Amino acid sequence: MAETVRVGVYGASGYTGSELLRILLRHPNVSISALTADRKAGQQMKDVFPQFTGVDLPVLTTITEVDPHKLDVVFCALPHGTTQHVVADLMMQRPELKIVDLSADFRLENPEEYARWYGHAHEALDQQKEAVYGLTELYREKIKGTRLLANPGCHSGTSIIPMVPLLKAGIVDADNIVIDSKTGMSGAGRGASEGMLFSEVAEGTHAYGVGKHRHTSELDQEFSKAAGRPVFASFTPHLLPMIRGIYATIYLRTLGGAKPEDLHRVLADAYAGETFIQILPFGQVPQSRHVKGSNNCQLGVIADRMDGRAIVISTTDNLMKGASGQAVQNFNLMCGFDEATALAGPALFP
Ligand SMILES: NC(=O)C1=CN([C@@H]2O[C@H](COP(=O)(O)OP(=O)(O)OC[C@H]3O[C@@H](n4cnc5c(N)ncnc54)[C@H](OP(=O)(O)O)[C@@H]3O)[C@@H](O)[C@H]2O)C=CC1
Ligand SMILES: CC(=O)N[C@@H](CCC(=O)OP(=O)(O)O)C(=O)O
Repeated sequence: MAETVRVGVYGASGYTGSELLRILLRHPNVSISALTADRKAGQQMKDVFPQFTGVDLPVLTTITEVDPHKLDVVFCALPHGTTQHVVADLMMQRPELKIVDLSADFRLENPEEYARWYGHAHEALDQQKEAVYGLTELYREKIKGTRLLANPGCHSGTSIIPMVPLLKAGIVDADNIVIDSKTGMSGAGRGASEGMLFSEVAEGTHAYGVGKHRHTSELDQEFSKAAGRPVFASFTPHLLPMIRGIYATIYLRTLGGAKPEDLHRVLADAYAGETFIQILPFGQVPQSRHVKGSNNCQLGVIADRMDGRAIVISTTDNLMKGASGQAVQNFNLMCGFDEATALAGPALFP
């Protein structure tokens, strides 16, 4: 691909869209050529997000005002449901375009599963068939060749990273996986809602989507592929009064006399040489604040009190490895750039 890639960010007035922009402004091969919004169309980015004051950017427009022939790549940071129509139109209008989609619309390979979890039939089935699930460390080669990339969900990606190597190694009991996943509030996006008011979220915590959160479907898909048979983990997300971060505590039973140290070894081997997956020394407990603002996923393996049990903890920043950072990592591969371009570096801490 050309040295400079013309990029459109659809949904730039949202949280993942603005995070994409923050990253892409550091990218030496990107020219920001279009930014879209819905209610905020017509406004300047600096008026929607003052952190972009002093940065020369295109005005926010509606999607229909953008000429896709003037773009090489589109990042779609739009709501589920809306996205599949936008993507289908784009791919018909301009087949050469590469699309990185941050929504859930193209993540599930089986359209029946999509209909079951999302409550309506998929309406872009042809495009769905060619989408590649974008967990970079697992699907690097497929990602390089795709023109439609389905970026994983933030809860799902954070648990898939540790669980896939463990399931492939056959070292944990696939029928006894319990995932307690916590998230910060930015995961819900910028649209105002009663449940996201400070007075409804501060000084407390609660589970949500209990027994039915739609990220369970992504876990089913990827865990089953790794294990080579159907796997149905227990997964419960919780909302914490923090802005960024996913923190998944995963309770496991080991198989064949494996010790927690063996799980640590499997993960260290699987992710040796990876820039963004960091395995902490055995027994060390990760903290979400140590990945905040970075594209890193930190993993910890801790012994439980009883033989045959282990606890794995995985943490990411939902807007980075959980969304926009992961999206740019995939974009880099799709365009032939170094995978870590504009992404490498430690967290913002303290
Ligand atoms: N937040 C997160 O941590 C993560 C989010 N995602 C996914 O990424 C996508 C974007 O999420 P997020 O940035 O949080 O969402 P936001 O609600 O913050 O932003 C949504 C964006 O889409 C635009 N938009 C809304 N409705 C329409 C429409 N009908 N037509 C065109 N544009 C529209 C909004 O424009 P306007 O503001 O002008 O109304 C805004 O730019 C979602 O699919 C989400 O599920 C994935 C992983 C993590
Ligand atoms: C706090 C909060 O509401 N978080 C969102 C997760 C957002 C995300 O990762 O992804 P997708 O919406 O793209 O699947 C949720 O649980 O639905």
